[in-house]
Amino acid sequence: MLLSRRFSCALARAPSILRGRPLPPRAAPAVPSASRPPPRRLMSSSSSAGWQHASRPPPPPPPHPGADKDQLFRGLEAALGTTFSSEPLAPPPQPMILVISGPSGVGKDAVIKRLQEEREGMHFVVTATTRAMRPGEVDGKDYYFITKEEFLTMIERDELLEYALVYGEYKGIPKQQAEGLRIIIALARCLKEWSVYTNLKLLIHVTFGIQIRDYMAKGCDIVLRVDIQGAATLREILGESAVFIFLVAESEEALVKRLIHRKTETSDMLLVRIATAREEVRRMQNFDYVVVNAEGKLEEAVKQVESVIDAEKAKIHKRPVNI
Ligand SMILES: Nc1ncnc2c1ncn2[C@@H]1O[C@H](COP(=O)(O)OP(=O)(O)OP(=O)(O)O)[C@@H](O)[C@H]1O
Repeated sequence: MLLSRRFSCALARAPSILRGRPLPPRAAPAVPSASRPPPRRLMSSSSSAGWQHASRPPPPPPPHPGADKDQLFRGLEAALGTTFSSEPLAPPPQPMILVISGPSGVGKDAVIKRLQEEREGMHFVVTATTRAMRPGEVDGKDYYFITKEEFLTMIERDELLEYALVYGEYKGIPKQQAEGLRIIIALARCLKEWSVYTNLKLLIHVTFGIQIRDYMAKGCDIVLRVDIQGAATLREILGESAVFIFLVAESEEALVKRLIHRKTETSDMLLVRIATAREEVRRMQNFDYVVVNAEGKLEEAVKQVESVIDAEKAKIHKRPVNI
């Protein structure tokens, strides 16, 4: 009732609202072209004849497409008294350190392999392991496959950034991924200099840091693949310098099926891994991101990891890298 009253009031006011406004252009009547008179062109003439018919002058050359935009652009520059810079407004993306971790069998290697294929400009730090090589793996690329004796020697020489005994096999990140470290150790041993020995640990950390920084200076992102224990150690070493991703299956059931399907563990080994995985999932809180690697959806998991990388790179307040 109220609405209809308002509507009729608006209608009543309409003529006075429109009064004084220019009329909208009227559509040409639909006259057949044959019966329509030729168009008349009215021209202002300086002659006393006033308005008269005139022969059509040659049309002006069409303006260069975008000429008016160029003109406007230059006009704006002139008005501001400065030229517009073509320098990028956003700071260049900063290389980052990414730690990918998660329970056994969740798909860390599978995700990293796809990342290696997909994304350029990443340096994958190679982990040393005492476990047997799996089909398709390449020594020195996927892992450094070494014996337990060799691994124990590396521990003794403090040549590992972090290491852990995972399900009876050692895994760790060798610091000597570059020759510089070997030279420092050799030098320290030759000199038999106590102060060098005492500072060796620090030196090794520094050298590893130099290697990482070298790669980062070249614009490479660093990717480290570690188990949950390793991730805890790396958090202590790297703090907020690195981004920590926890890879998880969509459910415990899916994880178990995946491990069974891999056929690389005995049933006893499977039991230990599953029990450990239950504990490990509780440590998710120490990570920055969680990525679900669901059954048959490896590509989605890789995309999510890439999204994390892209989001971190788009951060305005970048992580300070202290390594
Ligand atoms: N999204 C997925 N869907 C189905 N199978 C997958 C998926 N991701 C990985 N897998 C498979 O699951 C198994 C375990 O994956 P992978 O070896 O990469 O796990 P991992 O976390 O590296 O294990 P570990 O820590 O024991 O080395 C492999 O056979 C792999 O091909």
